[in-house]
Amino acid sequence: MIAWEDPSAVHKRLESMEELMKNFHSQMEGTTFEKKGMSEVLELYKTKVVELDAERHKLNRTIDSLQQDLEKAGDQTIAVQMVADKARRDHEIDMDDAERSHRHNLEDIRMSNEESLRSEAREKIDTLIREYKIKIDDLERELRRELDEERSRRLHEVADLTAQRDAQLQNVAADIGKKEREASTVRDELRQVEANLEREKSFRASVESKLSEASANTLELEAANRALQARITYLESSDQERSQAFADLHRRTQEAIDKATAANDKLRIEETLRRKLHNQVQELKGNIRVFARVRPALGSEEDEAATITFPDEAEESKEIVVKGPEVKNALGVSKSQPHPYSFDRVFGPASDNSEIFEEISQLVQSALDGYNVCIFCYGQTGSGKTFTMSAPDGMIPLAVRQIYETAKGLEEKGWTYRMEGTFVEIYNEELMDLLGKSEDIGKKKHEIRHDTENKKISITGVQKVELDSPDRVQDMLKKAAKNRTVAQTAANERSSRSHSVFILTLIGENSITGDKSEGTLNLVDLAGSERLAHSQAEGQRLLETKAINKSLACLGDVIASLGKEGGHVPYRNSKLTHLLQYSLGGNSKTLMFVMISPLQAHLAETITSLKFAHKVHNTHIGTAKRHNKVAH
Ligand SMILES: Nc1ncnc2c1ncn2[C@@H]1O[C@H](COP(=O)(O)OP(=O)(O)OP(=O)(O)O)[C@@H](O)[C@H]1O
Repeated sequence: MIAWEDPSAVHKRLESMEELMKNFHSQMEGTTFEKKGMSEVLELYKTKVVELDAERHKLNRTIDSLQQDLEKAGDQTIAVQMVADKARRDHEIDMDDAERSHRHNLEDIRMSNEESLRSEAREKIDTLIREYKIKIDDLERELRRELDEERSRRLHEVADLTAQRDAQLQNVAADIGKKEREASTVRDELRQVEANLEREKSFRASVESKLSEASANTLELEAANRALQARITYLESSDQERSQAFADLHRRTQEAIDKATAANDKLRIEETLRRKLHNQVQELKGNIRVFARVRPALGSEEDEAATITFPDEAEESKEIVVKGPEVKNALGVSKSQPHPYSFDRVFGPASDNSEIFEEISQLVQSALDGYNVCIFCYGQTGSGKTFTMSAPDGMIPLAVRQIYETAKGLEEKGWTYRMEGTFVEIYNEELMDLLGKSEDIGKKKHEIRHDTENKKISITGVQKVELDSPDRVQDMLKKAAKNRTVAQTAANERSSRSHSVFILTLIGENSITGDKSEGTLNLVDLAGSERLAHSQAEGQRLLETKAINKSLACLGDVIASLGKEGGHVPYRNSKLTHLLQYSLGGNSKTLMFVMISPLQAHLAETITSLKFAHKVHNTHIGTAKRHNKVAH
């Protein structure tokens, strides 16, 4: 069954459909209009295409005609090129023909000229030969004349020179005669000095015998005095009858006392005289002395021995000759130069320490008498410095023993001595106390102080050892050796790379005369004197070697300056010379040992050491002054 819709809804739907139809119509009208416009544009484009087609046909025709023109022009170019090639070939053929005919012409001309030139040259050469022959003859004549002149001039000169040489020879002979006379005068003077020395020695011996006689007298008088005192006591306890005898004895006692006082005075004067004479003898020997000592080859040493001789060994023992290294001369022959040196004394390998001490004991006596004394050991490593200084029979123990014994002997003449020892090491320009605590080695700093008024040095913070018996010396040396070992562990082989200085201060006082004296004995074991070039040192070793060389050079400079009167003495340039300032020079006595190794391998160092020592030996140092506090 059909359901009928609401008529108002149908009406509404119809209205909307009408509306839609209207819209559709208006759209259709717009589209028709657009289509018309588009058709017009299309028509316009079609006409344009027809026009362009006509234009293209026209252009194609133009291109065809141009193509034809181009082909024609190409044909013409080829024709022209062919004509040009032919012309060039023809020209080349013409050029070849011309050149060939020119060459033929030239050949003809040269052939005709050559003959005439040759004959012309031959003539010229002949003329030149004739001219030169004339010139050569002239020159020959001239040269012969000049040669004759020169020969006669030279003959004159030779005659003159011969005359001059004869005159000079005469002068030299006269000089030699003069020098020989001077030498014999010097020899006479030397003999005189030796005679004086002998006289002084015998005088000293007589003074010493008088001294012992006087001390015996004193003892005798003292004994008599004591006997008399006992007698007085006895007499005093007796009755009046003995009073006369008592007065008598009293007088005689007084006389004995007077005699004892006179003997003591005499004793004092003679002791003063002995000291004066002893010093004069030392001065006559020179205030700086140099001894050379050659050590023996050791059992462990297998190296070749150097040739070292002692020409005057049997008499004075002052000379040493070392055979230098072999040097090839211009002819290739090897030769070696002898190097002779002379010193105050030379000790060969057979000498022992006690023999050496005999020579220096006089200087040790001078230190007791109030002088400053310095004894050095110089030489390369292993040459025997420490053996000479510090061995049980070395200079240090023997010196202290002698001082101790002499001081004991002087006690009866009123002298009492105090001995103080200081032992320091100088390593790389730093001071170490060898008698201090081991743990302080290398840590504690020490300074050198100078008392310019009393001419004394002191070192801050060092241990001083009272040497009241000879045995204390061995203890002290042991301690120093131990401390050196401690230091050595820190810097390998250090003992040979440092200087050791043993300073013995001797303070004396005379209870009879009131005299006081203060002398210093410095015993110095110098560091090895190896040369820088030979040591092949590097790093720390190089620094050490430089420091050693510098301080040894400073020592040489100080000694050289002391030899020149009045000049500046550079003590401050090294710790060693600064420390020894008051023991080197005018107011002191110096002895240097130059130690020599006997081995050929050490020859270069040996010669360097001997040269250094020889320079020192040639230095004259001024008169020594005694450090006494009371003038005589
Ligand atoms: N006169 C001598 N007689 C016997 N042996 C010696 C003599 N001189 C040195 N010697 C020995 O030679 C060796 C080297 O000597 P020493 O140590 O004294 O030399 P040095 O010059 O002090 O060396 P360094 O510079 O290294 O300290 C040591 O074994 C020592 O005992």
